Amino acid sequence: MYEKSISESHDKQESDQQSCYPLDAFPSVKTLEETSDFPALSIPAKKTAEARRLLSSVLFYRPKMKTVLEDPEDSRRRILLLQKNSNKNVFEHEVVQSFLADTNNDARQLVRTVRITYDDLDADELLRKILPPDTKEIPSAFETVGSLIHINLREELLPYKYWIGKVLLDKHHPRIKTVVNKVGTIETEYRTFGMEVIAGSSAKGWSEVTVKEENCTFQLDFQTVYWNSRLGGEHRRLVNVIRKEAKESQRETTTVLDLMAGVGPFAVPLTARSHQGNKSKAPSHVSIRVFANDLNPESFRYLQINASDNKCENLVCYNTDARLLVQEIQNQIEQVDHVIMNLPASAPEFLDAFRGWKLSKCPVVHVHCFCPKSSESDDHQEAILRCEEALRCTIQEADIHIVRDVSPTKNMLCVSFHLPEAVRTVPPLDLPAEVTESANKKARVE
Ligand SMILES: C[S@@+](CC[C@H](N)C(=O)[O-])C[C@H]1O[C@@H](n2cnc3c(N)ncnc32)[C@H](O)[C@@H]1O
Repeated sequence: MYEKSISESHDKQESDQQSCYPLDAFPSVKTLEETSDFPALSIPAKKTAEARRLLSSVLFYRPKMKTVLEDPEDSRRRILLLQKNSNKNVFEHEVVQSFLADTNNDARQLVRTVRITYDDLDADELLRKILPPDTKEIPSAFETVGSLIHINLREELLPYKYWIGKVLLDKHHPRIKTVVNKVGTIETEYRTFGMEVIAGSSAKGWSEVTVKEENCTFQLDFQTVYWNSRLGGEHRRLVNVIRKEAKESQRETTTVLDLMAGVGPFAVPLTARSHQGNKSKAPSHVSIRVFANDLNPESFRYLQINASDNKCENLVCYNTDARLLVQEIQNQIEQVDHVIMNLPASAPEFLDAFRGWKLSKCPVVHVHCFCPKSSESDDHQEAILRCEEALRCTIQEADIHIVRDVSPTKNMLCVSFHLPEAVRTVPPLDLPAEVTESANKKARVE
């Protein structure tokens, strides 16, 4: 019956690429069950613990399923299920042979039929059963954002999107409440993207989630602001680089400018009260203040909420254009020690705002950008050249950190360097009127 429904489905797919198989056509859970014969040993019940220990390398194991069963023929005995290996008879395995010899033939070899139900199968196994047999990549890899699973289905799998959503939701419930699929390829200025709910709750507020990172909690709306759980390692790394430098510098206060701060994954941990007293990370005498900015009004709103929820001290939030803030901040404060620019598609070009830098100290700038893998052999010169072109001067020395492998041809990098002194003499950028006139809201979080 299942075979039939799947082959009918494939015919249907050919006739109408746009159609999706509805949930009520999902194969019945009975058809997805497996019944399989497993090698097993019947042993005296009192030897169970010892047998489990000695045979651990060959025992059948599947989460939620029992490895040791009652023996229906003798209540004083137990049945131990063993791994099924089509190439090798497990009874001939040396640990089984040695166990059999030690028990003076008190253990009996047998075969036990086991039913593996929908509940026992994992998402990958179920997807292999419901998707066409020639599916190249089973979509069991996904990203989670709080209570959401986010996937990016390839075109040929779109007809099965509700089925895939159901499996992922069933297997990750109750932690996961909604499964979304990315729609379209266009990313906005605020780095958000279209998405559709393919399983679970789509009630009002479904995309408002809470995520944890670096002992801080972040509230965000995944539909209106940028968040990428894969950047957790980079957030931690750079926060620690800045904390370490702040500690070693012996400065009373270290000032950080986070120009494209999103909802605060760098700015919040750097200033959260919970981190200020944490001796292993930032001893209390190290004071860090952050000026964090994002152009997206929604990111700005969540940045303030997160600053308040995490009891951030010395965090000032802005909602303006990054270039404008670079120019204006020089009239507001005396020193900047670090600048974070995480907008990988275009952050290097934003360095033009530093031309004519006026403050007494030149900060360390951490610029995130994409770079072709082909540029790895010349030490990522392409990324450095982009920074130099925007600054209109040479960078003496840069540290390159590969953040992640974005695609077969592209890496995401963090290029860190001291803003060159020579940039002071480069004529400053004239910002277009629409940028300077843009709303420049500012809120201080006490
Ligand atoms: C890739 S996200 C990074 C956010 C955050 N730093 C993180 O690691 O999650 C880039 C952010 O830059 C913001 N952005 C885009 N253009 C901007 C501009 N001209 N000025 C300031 N922020 C901008 C977007 O709204 C987005 O939140």
